[in-house]
Amino acid sequence: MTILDEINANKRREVAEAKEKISLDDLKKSPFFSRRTISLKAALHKSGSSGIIAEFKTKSPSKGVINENAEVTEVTSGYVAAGVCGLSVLTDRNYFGGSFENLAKARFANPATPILRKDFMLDPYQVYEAKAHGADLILLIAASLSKEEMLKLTELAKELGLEVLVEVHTQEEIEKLNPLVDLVGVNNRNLKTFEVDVETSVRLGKLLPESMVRISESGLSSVENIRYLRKAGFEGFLMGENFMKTDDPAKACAEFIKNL
Ligand SMILES: O=P(O)(O)OC[C@@H](O)[C@@H](O)c1c[nH]c2ccccc12
Repeated sequence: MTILDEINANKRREVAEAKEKISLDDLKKSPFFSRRTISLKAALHKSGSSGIIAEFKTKSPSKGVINENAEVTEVTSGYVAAGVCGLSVLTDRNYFGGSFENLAKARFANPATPILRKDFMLDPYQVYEAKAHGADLILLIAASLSKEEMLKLTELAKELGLEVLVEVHTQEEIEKLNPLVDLVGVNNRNLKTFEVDVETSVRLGKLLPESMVRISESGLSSVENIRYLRKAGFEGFLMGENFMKTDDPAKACAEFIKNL
């Protein structure tokens, strides 16, 4: 059993419990549910955009505790002041130390910035949850879903006004994409072995449909990484640990963007 299998099994249990506690109708009553969402795709296409999507992540299975003291409102609003195009907020608690509270806090603090609900999405209920807690887009991990499941979740997300970022790590996973998908993220980290290789983006980037916005995810730590990936056709760069591991993630992000 890989870590991804373990996380997904745990997620299925969590979702079953959540459904017992909060009905779909209750989720739809959230004030966020009628909110107009903000497009990450449009933010990335704006002229002069930094392309940086900064993540709030306090721990991970690959790195353990990354930052115990970071406060979500302070860090995410600092990221936005630094010039990021979008935010990614982990909502998985067990493995990544995330929460819906964090997502909602990031939402309140940053009303004009697209926010990704970063979690392991397996069930349509979670798409409603994302909308109800203030997200603008969701992540679908191709390794965890069949092509049919991915299409169903994508259709639902689009119906709710959410954008969809599909994460791929292998050539076979690219086959699971469908034309409704807005953005494709190539994860440089193998979620099964935790190995990181930026060349994964370059290699798979060449095989992605032209219509989809390309994002390179994970293990990015230098301005050279970003320049190199831009040349390879990437417009978005999802960065977590490089900022979160410092005492002042927002400051680290501001310095990084200044040097781009
Ligand atoms: O902290 P990093 O190496 O900059 O990576 C950020 C992001 O790409 C990573 O957290 C991530 C990519 N795909 C995921 C899926 C689930 C949880 C987390 C992730």
